[in-house]
Order: sequence, then structure tokens, then C-alpha cells
Amino acid sequence: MIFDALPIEGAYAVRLEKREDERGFFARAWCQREFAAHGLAATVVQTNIAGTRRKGTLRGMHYQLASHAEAKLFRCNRGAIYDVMIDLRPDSSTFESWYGITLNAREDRMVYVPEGCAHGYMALADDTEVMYLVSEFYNPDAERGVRWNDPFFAVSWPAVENVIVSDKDGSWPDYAGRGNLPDEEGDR
Ligand SMILES: Cc1cn([C@H]2C[C@H](O)[C@@H](COP(=O)(O)OP(=O)(O)O[C@H]3O[C@@H](C)C(=O)[C@@H](O)[C@H]3O)O2)c(=O)[nH]c1=O
Repeated sequence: MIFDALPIEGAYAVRLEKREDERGFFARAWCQREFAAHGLAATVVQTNIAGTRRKGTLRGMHYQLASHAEAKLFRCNRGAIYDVMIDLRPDSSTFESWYGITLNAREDRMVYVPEGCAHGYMALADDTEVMYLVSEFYNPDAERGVRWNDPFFAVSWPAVENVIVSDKDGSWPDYAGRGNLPDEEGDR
């Protein structure tokens, strides 16, 4: 695997290192040793798959409270997505900045989202599927969100005719400007 640092502290594009032969290729998609060597979360407790029917569907921006913070490794297995992370770590050099990157099924590129970032993605094609590894268990009580169109961050999403979001994701409150602090537990 090849790790390319992204403009958010601790975030990486992770490229597959393919071993090609007449049958096709082989590549590692995750390796505890290599992730640990790069100082990245080296525990995976869930692997999730999400299928999205319609282009323009946007999931996110999700994070869990600091005590349940998740690192995630995303790969787009079918279709294409625009993947965005927002840094909510007050002690980070890139606090409150966002970064977006396109992932598609043809490219050998995944995205590593570090703990403490809100994360979301928009499907750029119908019938898109993503698969991702997560370092912490899903905990709905600890889940929080930043609205995809929060004016504070003003994420520049790809222009689509129709943005489709769940009721949950359309109603995350305006960003309060404190990041994901350890003492936030219990606030909603
Ligand atoms: C994420 C998750 C959801 N669920 C359930 C809750 C709900 O009934 C259903 C759909 O949940 P959601 O609407 O939150 O699914 P979704 O919007 O796809 O949530 C995901 O969004 C992207 C952007 C991320 O970064 C992920 O970490 C995750 O938060 O699945 C689980 O049981 N386990 C899980 O790990």
C-alpha cells in the first residue's frame, strides 16, 4: 500500500500496490502492520457496505463523540463518490478545514479519514456502492453531525440537479464552533 498525505492532518489517500500477473492482480486492502507503521489506527472492528441508488444522494457529515471517535478507510466499489472530511480536532493544524476527493470503482485509491473528523460523501452515479473499515463500534448515542451545507464550512459539493439527504442529515444543527471536544458527551 502507498500512503499519500492529504491536506488534512493525519488523512491519507491509500493506493493499492498491485501485483499483476496473467490472471489479474493481487493487492492488500488493509494491513495492520503497515497502518501501525504509519501511525494510523490499526484496529478494525466493523466493515460496512452502503449501496446508494441515486446520483446526488449525500450521506453525512457524521462523527462520533471524542470518546467513541472512529477512523475510517473508504473504498468505492461501484460507481463514484465525492468524499469529504471536516477536521473537528481543536488541537489539529487543520482544525475546521475541509477536504474533498473523488473515489471511483476504477481507481486503486482509498481514503483514510482520521479520528475526530466529520465525514460524508455524495454519490456521483446511480447504483453506487462503498465499503469501509471502521476502528470503533457504531454508537448511535455518540453520533453527531455537521450539516452538509453548513455555511460555516461552505463545502463546495459537485453540482447535481437534486441533492438527496435523509431527514437526520438534513437537520443537523448549525456548527457551534467548538469542534469535537472530550467534554461534549451528553450535549445534543
Ligand atoms: C453506520 C451504521 C448504521 N447502522 C444503522 C442505523 C440506521 O438504521 C441505518 C442507516 O444508518 P445511517 O443513516 O447513519 O447510514 P449512513 O448515512 O450510511 O452512515 C454512514 O455515513 C457515512 C458518511 C459515514 O462516514 C459512516 O461512518 C456512517 O456514519 O443503519 C448500523 O446499524 N450500524 C452502523 O455502523
